[in-house]
Amino acid sequence: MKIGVLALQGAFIEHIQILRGLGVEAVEVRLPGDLEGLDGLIIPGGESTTIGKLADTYALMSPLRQFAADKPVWGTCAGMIFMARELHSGDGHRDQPLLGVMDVVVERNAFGRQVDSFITPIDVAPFAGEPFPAVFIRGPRLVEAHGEARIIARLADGTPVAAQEGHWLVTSFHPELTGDSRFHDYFVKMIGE
Ligand SMILES: NC(=O)CC[C@H](N)C(=O)O
Repeated sequence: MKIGVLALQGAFIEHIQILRGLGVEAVEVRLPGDLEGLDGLIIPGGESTTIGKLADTYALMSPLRQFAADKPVWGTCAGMIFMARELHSGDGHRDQPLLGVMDVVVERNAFGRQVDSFITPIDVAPFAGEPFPAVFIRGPRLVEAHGEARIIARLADGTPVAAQEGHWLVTSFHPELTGDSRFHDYFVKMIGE
């Protein structure tokens, strides 16, 4: 199995390290040709406006959409924004490039600024009862999930923070910044299915 991590900007190295720690081959993706032969793709956290602009510049938008049509893709934080069909933004910026594959509406920067970053244990449906340490850094909130998209994790106050739609996964938070590899394991299993 070979998993790519979109390496235009943001926390891609951390994802690669966790995947390699799990014994999975992991490579950086910067150009359309890098998608060849991959079984899945992670779109990391960072700055979704920058990731979108660079994806446009490197002619990656259409190859990424084609890849996502039949291969598993997981977006963390900025990656979740990039994968969403619709975006709400407190600062009025809505015209950034989005892949727009997953049937969710997200709101950028829904948990405050960088200084408001926090870590909190959350319940994740597929992890049956064992809380996951979720790291939030200017993360987005899931506003709505439509069609086949279902919420798989919520904060204690009920705010939805992770969703799955078939072979697509999105998380508002950063599993690659914890020592807990259960989300990466879960994505590897999604690819195997
Ligand atoms: N940690 C992150 O990925 C932050 C996401 C960033 N606030 C954005 O809007 O893209």
